[in-house]
Amino acid sequence: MYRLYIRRCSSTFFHQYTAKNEPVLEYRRNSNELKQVQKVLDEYKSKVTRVPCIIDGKEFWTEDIQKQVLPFDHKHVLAEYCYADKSLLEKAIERAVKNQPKWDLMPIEQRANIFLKAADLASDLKWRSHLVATTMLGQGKTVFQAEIDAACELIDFWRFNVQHLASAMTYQPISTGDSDNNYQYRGLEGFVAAISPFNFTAIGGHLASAPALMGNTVLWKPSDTATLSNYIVYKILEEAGLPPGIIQFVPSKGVDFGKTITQSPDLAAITFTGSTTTFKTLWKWVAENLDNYRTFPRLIGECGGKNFHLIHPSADLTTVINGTIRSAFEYSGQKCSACSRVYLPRSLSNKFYSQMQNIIKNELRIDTPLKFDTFTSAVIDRNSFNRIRTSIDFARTSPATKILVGGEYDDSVGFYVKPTLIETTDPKNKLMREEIFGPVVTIYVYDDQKFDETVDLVNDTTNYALTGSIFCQDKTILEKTRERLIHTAGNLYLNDKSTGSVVNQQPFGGARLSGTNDKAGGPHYLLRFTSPLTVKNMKEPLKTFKHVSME
Ligand SMILES: NC(=O)c1ccc[n+]([C@@H]2O[C@H](COP(=O)([O-])OP(=O)(O)OC[C@H]3O[C@@H](n4cnc5c(N)ncnc54)[C@H](O)[C@@H]3O)[C@@H](O)[C@H]2O)c1
Ligand SMILES: N[C@@H](CCC=O)C(=O)O
Repeated sequence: MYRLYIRRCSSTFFHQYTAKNEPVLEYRRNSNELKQVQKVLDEYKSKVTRVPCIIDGKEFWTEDIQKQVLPFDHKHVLAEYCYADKSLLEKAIERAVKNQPKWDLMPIEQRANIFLKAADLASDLKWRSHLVATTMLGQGKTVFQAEIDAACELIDFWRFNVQHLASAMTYQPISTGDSDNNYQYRGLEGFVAAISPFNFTAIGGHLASAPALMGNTVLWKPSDTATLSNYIVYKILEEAGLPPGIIQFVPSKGVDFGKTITQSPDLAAITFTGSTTTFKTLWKWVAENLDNYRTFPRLIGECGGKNFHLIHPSADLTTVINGTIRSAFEYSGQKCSACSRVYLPRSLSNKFYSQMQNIIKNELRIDTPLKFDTFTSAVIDRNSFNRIRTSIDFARTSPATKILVGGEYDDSVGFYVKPTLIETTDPKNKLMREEIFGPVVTIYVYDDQKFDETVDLVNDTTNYALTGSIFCQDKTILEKTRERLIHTAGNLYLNDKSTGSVVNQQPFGGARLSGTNDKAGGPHYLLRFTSPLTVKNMKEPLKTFKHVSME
């Protein structure tokens, strides 16, 4: 182990490091991974875990105690945590700013090694089962959804970021006979605020750790409803050797955190993933404080979507049906990339409707994720449940919309919403424009000969541009449509569903109001968290001020 560590810290190992995507475990009956997860699930279910704020490696508690419950059984308290108040947040900022220069001076190879070690720890069943179990319980994911998120995607982020950094460092400017020129990646002066959403444990871990890898210190505000799984991520980083005070783990009320960080002169960057509305609020608060900063804070935001499936009459219907079921309803439509508007040619509509209705009514088990044949479970919390319910009620009463299947909801035990298909006769209906973030899909049926106009509709209907899919077997039309939809998505899929991006296979992020499109998991993301220094070092003394033309 020690020898491996030395090898990893070496410059050669770092510069030649090539990551591989973490294999997805299958959790078949009687498999080791399933037994282990079951054991850990039982442990967490039988207790209330206490999650502190952590600043400089020390635990802090305030009197503002919050509870994280199971979304599928909301009377069951999973964890207790406290909100950091303004003074605790200011302490976290002050310490982070003090810690940054020393951390930035640590050789990059050593910093990278900590994240590679964290990836190895997360890959091992011991920690992996905690990541998966707390994501299942706290965020209501099935075991498969928890595995691809909290284990595989997190591990991939940690490993591929190291590879991307090593590859970025291969660039050096040209040195000449007169001067040696050098290009160096520095962290940002001040601190970085990482604000993460509830729906992906991996995103939380990534938002906090990518800036840290680049020599920054970070205040990490997890989402209330992902506190426990995010705390596990923090514990893994701690065990991997992340020194105290590099990531300050500070659960807090969104508005308190947002106000406090944007009012600090030391704010160097915000890395945010969540709704477009919250990101706009943060951007405005930064603008209000612009005269108070030591630097221009970088604003990195990955936001909402209104993701489309555009189906051409030549599409393979089986692919369309399976892809739409998975994209729209896996994790109850709570992936930012989930399909929520469908453009369907009239010639395919009868078959599409009957097959979708049959699957939704007879084949999708909507239940606790602790039963392993559950397809999807409850939505995350009461706010979300109410928002989705409002959209369904709108569809029920509006003259331009009709519920085809689903539309039932029940919050008596958990926040359950049945997968719902809605048809609209108005392609610009608000259900085709606004993000709902639940298991609700709205369909607009177009006349087959109006495919061209429909492509314009896909482009013009909403300002979101996160993901989208074109299903079409005619290669010429597929290519032409893809060109016409170039700005409608940051991630465009051809004959595939709009979800399921994999780190470094489909670097992820949206355009337009879906975010700043810095592509998490891709080679350029890390560059948002560095302020490079160019050094020119003269080899010879400067003997005269005169240019040769003056002689
Ligand atoms: N584009 C992407 O990569 C991506 C990935 C995941 C989720 N999302 C989007 O995230 C949203 C769902 O996540 P959510 O419900 O957690 O989003 P959200 O905007 O409600 O919350 C995100 C985070 O911001 C915090 N927050 C809320 N108000 C704040 C404020 N005023 N100041 C500072 N922080 C504040 C929340 O507590 C949470 O930690 C959806 O819109 C989804 O599309 C996008
Ligand atoms: N990487 C995810 C999207 C993350 C947003 O929630 C996917 O493509 O399914």
